[in-house]
Amino acid sequence: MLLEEVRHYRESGLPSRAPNSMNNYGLVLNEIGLRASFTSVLKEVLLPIGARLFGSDEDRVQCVGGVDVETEDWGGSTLDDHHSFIVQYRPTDDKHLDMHIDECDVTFNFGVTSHENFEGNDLTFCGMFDSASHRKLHHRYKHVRGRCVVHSGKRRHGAMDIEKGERASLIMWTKSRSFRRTEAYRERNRKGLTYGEADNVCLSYTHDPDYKKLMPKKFQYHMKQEAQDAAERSVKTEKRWIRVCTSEDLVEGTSKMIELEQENEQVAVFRHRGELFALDNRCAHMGGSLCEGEIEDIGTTGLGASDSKATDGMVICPRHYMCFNLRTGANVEGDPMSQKVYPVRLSADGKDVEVEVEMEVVVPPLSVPSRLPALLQMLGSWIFKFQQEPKFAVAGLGCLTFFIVAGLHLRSTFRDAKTNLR
Ligand SMILES: O=C(O)CCC(=O)C(=O)O
Ligand code: FES
Ligand SMILES: [Fe+2]
Repeated sequence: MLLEEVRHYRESGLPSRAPNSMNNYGLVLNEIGLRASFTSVLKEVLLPIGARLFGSDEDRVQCVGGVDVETEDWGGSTLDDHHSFIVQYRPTDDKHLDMHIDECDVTFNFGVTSHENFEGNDLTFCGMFDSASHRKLHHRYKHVRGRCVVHSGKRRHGAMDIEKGERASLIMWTKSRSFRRTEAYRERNRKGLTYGEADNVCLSYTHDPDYKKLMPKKFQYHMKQEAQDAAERSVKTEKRWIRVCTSEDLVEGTSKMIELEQENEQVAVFRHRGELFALDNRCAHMGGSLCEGEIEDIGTTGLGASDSKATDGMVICPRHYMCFNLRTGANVEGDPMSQKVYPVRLSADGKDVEVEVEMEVVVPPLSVPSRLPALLQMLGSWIFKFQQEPKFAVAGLGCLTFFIVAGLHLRSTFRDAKTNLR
């Protein structure tokens, strides 16, 4: 019924937003008039479950069905807000979901398609975001219709490629507003990720700065198949200036972003006090998108951090509010997590903003058409030499005749061999 409703809404042509920053082919149920219904579901049905699994020490169970439960308090006793949406996957649309943590405290994930309707697309769970095992495989799960997976939003997870068919899930990201105001919560969120050991399945191409270093090249994910094919053919990189936007579009105090699919990079450009700056768009903390952050003067806030000036600009990550110096990429509060800085300039005609990035260079396969200009040039120089030096020409013609005769001979031998084989 829910999927029917989603289909009707789509067919109506009314506006819809992507349910999260990584899944485009889904629908936010809160925005199609279903918020109140899901608020009742949260209060009446899910809250007691949230309390047992991720609630306060008094509410939390120690064991479910004879199995020890080692969960922590993530505000499950006071869940009072939700973002509810449908995610859908098909081999031709959103194929998978990159590793991530959710923008919530407790996630309820209901399977709504029968497992016979799709292949692949397992949910993969890794460690808790603030633990050393953050990028180690914890559990794999195949969705079952009518079953709900309840997990802390702060556990790294993702969905593998779907091979066949179609899968949909109803996701409820739930939050506790009172829990989020506690100092303990803020402190936990300030801790950055540990980029320690990693299992390949737990690596994220959008959130891990060391993704390209750790993931073998042939397994690196590329957002488009053409980019994947090109990456397999590319053998080297070179620095190139690329256009991000027009200078006119980058007004004072704003930012624009460019995504380099083949390189798996995102670069954000900023204009502050008339000057241009460029940083890695993905926050070193947990991958927040810096081009959506506010830009301010550092003022006296960050003067403790090395090499900061009061007039330098900083961008405030919209996720957990870490601030980065636009000029140096340094964390304004002195934290070692910093952002990569890119060279940035206006194009020669002053119309465009350009950044310098290390691009993968595609080496075309050696084919006769691509070598034709070089062959013609060689032939040209032979003819020239023929006019200049008849002796060379005689030797050259001798060689040419030899190659032609040898070639014809080889061809006929090859044809004879083929005939004998038949
Ligand atoms: O594909 C799924 O079931 C997981 C979706 C998910 O993790 C999310 O939307 O945050
Ligand atoms: S993602 Fe946490 S501060 Fe940026
Ligand atoms: Fe998620």
